[in-house]
Amino acid sequence: QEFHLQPTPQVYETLQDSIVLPDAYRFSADVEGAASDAVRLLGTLLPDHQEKADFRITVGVKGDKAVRKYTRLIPSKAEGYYLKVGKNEIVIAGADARGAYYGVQTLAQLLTLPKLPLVEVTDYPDIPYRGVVEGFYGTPWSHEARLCQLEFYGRNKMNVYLYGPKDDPYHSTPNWRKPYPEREAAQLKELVDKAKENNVIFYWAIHPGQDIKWNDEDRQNLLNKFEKMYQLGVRGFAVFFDDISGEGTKADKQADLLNYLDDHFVKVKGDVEPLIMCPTEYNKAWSNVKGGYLTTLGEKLNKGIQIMWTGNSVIATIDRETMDFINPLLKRKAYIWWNFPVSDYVRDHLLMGPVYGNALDIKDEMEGFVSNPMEHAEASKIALYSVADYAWNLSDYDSDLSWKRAIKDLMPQHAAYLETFAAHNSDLGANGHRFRREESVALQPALEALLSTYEKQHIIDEDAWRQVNEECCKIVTASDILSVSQENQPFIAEITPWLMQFKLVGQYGEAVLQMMRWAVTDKTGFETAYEHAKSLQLLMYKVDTSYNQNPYQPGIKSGSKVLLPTFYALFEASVGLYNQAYQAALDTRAVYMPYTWNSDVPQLAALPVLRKGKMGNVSPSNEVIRWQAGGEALLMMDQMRTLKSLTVDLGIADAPKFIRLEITADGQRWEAIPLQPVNGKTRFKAEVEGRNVQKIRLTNITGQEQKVYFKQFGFEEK
Ligand SMILES: CC(=O)N[C@H]1c2[nH]c(C(=O)Nc3ccccc3)c[n+]2[C@H](CO)[C@@H](O)[C@@H]1O
Repeated sequence: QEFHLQPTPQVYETLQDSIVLPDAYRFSADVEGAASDAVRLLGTLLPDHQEKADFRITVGVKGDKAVRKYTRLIPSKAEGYYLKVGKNEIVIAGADARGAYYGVQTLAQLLTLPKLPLVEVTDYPDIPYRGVVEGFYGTPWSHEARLCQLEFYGRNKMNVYLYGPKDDPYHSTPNWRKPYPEREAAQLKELVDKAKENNVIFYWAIHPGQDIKWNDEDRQNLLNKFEKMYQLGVRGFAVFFDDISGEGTKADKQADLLNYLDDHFVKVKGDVEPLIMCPTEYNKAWSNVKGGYLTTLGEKLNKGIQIMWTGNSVIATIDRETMDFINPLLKRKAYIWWNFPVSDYVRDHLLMGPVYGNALDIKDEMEGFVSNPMEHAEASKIALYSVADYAWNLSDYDSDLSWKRAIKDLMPQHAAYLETFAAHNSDLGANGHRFRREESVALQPALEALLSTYEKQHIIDEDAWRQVNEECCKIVTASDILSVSQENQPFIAEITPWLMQFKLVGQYGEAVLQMMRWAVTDKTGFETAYEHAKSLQLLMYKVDTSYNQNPYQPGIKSGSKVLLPTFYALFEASVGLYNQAYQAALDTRAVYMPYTWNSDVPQLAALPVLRKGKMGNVSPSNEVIRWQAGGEALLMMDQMRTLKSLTVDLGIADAPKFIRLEITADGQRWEAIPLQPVNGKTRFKAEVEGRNVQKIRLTNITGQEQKVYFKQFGFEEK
C-alpha cells in the first residue's frame, strides 16, 4: 500500500525527490506565540536545533514575522496550513494555531518515511468541527481508553470530543446536579489536559432533561455544575435533551434555558467554545414539523448555539436531502451526531467495516460531524479513522481505501489478518433501526456461486470451492495470530470473544466444504466431517452463550450476514444429499439448538423453538388448539440446565385447571409446578428460579379435549 497522508489533504504536491533530514537545523518561530502547540509537537519529532546550520525550519501562524513571506500560500480557512519540505528548509505556516499544529502532524507522518519527500501541502478541513461524541448506552470507555483516544484524535486532525456517556450518573439523571466525586473529577481534569495537548476541544455534556425543573433552582444547578467543570479546565459545554419524556421536552423551555446558559455563562466566561445542544426531536423520522419543536429551536436559540442532528432517522447516513430538510428549520447548519459505529443496540456484533454512504457533496451544509462509537474504544478506531478522513476532505474520500488504511494504522504488523477479520465482522444483524452494512463483500460472489450451483445442480463449482476454502483457512489463521498478538493488546482484549467465534466459523466452513466434497462419494469421510461440523455448531453455541451476556443483545456473532448463513445452507444441502444417497436420516439442522420440542397434540407438534441468548420460546400459534385429553407437550434440553423463569399463556384465564406443568432433572422423577397468575388475565409463571431441569412437560389433565390458544411458552436460563 503506497504512502498516503491522513486525513487526505486538499492539495498535495510531491516533487519526486526526497532528502535525509540533517542533524543540524536552524529554527525560527515565535515559541511563545500562537504556534506554541505546533512548536511543542515539533520538538517531540526532531532533535534539538542548532543556531548555525544551513537547513532551516520555520513554524508560525499567519501574521507571525517568521512566516510573513508565505502569507499568500496559507489557506484562508480555519485550521488550514501550508507545509513545504524543500531541499534546505521546512516551512509550516498555519492559518491559526490549530492549523500550524496540524501542519506539524502532517510532517510527523512524512517523517515516518525512510527519506523525507520534497512536498508542498496546502490543506484545511471541510467541516469545522470533527470528532467523536462518546454518547452511547452501555459501559462507558475507561479512563485509559479515553486518554488513548485523544492522542488518536490529535493525530487524525479531529478537533472535538464530546463526553456524554449515557450511563455516567453524573452526566445524566440522577446525579447531573451533583459535582463529580474526587477521583472522577481528577480523571476528567486529566482528560481535559490530554485533549489540550492534542489540540482537541473537550466538551462536557449534561443530560438533565428527564427530571429537570424549569425553575431558577435547576438553572442555578446547571450553572453550578458547569462552573465545577470549568474549574476542572473544561472549555466546551453541551446539553443533550435526547431520549427523554415529559416536561423536559418542551422546545421553548429548552431554548430559554440554553440562551440563559449562553448569555450568563458562555459569553461571560469569554473563553468557552460555542454551546452545543442535542434536541429531543433529533432525527426526521421522529420530528413533527407542524408541532413546531424544531422551528421553535431554530427561531429562539441564540445563533451561536449549535444544534445536533442524527439524520433522517436515529441511525442513518447523511445526504443532501437530509441537510436540505433540517438546516432551514434550525436556521443554521446542523451539527451531525452520526450514530456509527455505535453498537449499543446490537451488542452481540462488532462494526468493523468501512465508513460509507454519507454524501460527498455536502461539505458546506454541516457545522460539525461527530461519530458515536462502540463501547469498544480500540475497535471503534477503524471507523473513527475514516470519519476523520471523510470530515476533513469529503470530495476525495474513498471509503474502501480509507478502511484499509485505518486497519493498517490500528495494527501495522498484522493488518492483513485484521482485514480478514474486519471484512466478515461488519454488519449489525437484524435490528430495530433496520440499519445494515455490507459484509464479506469480496467473498460474496464465490459464496453465492458455490451455494447456487450446489443447491440447484448438486455439483461443486470448483473455483468457488477453492476460493471459499482458502478464505476459511485465512480466517482460522488470522483468528489465531490476532488472538495472541502483542501489537495492540487493549484492542485484542476487546475483540477476543469475537476472534474465538470467528475461528469457529472458519473451521465450520472447512468442515462443511469437506461434507460437500464427500456427500455422495465417501460415506466415512462425510460422516467424520459431519460429526466435526456438529461439534463446531455446539462450540459456536457455547461461545455465544458464555460471553457478552448483556441483557439486551447477548452473545457473540461473527460472519452473521453472509458467511455463516451460506455455510448453514451448504450444511443442510450436503446432509440432504447424503441422506438421499445412503437412505440415511442424519439431522439436517445447521444451527445448534439446545432445546427440542415435541408433542402428541397435532397442532403443537410442529411449532418451532427459538433461542435468543439464554432465552427459549416456542413460537406461538394463532389458531385455536384442540388439546386432547391427556395430550402432552414436551420441551427437552440437550443437557440439564438451570432455569431463571418460565412463562405460559394459553389464552384462558383458568389454565391451571386444565394444564399441569411438570419438570424433571433426570428424565424419571417429575415434579408438578404450580402456575401463578402474572397479569390477572391469561399469563402465568411457574416458580422455577434456580431449578435444574432436563425436561418440561405440559399435560391436559381434564379428561376431555380443551380448546386453548398457544400464545406463549417461554423460559430463560440462569
Ligand atoms: C441522539 C442519540 O442517538 N441518542 C441515543 C440514542 N437513542 C436511540 C433510540 O433509539 N432512542 C429511543 C428509542 C425508542 C424510544 C425512545 C428513544 C438510539 N440512540 C443511540 C444508538 O443506540 C444511542 O447511542 C444514543 O445515546
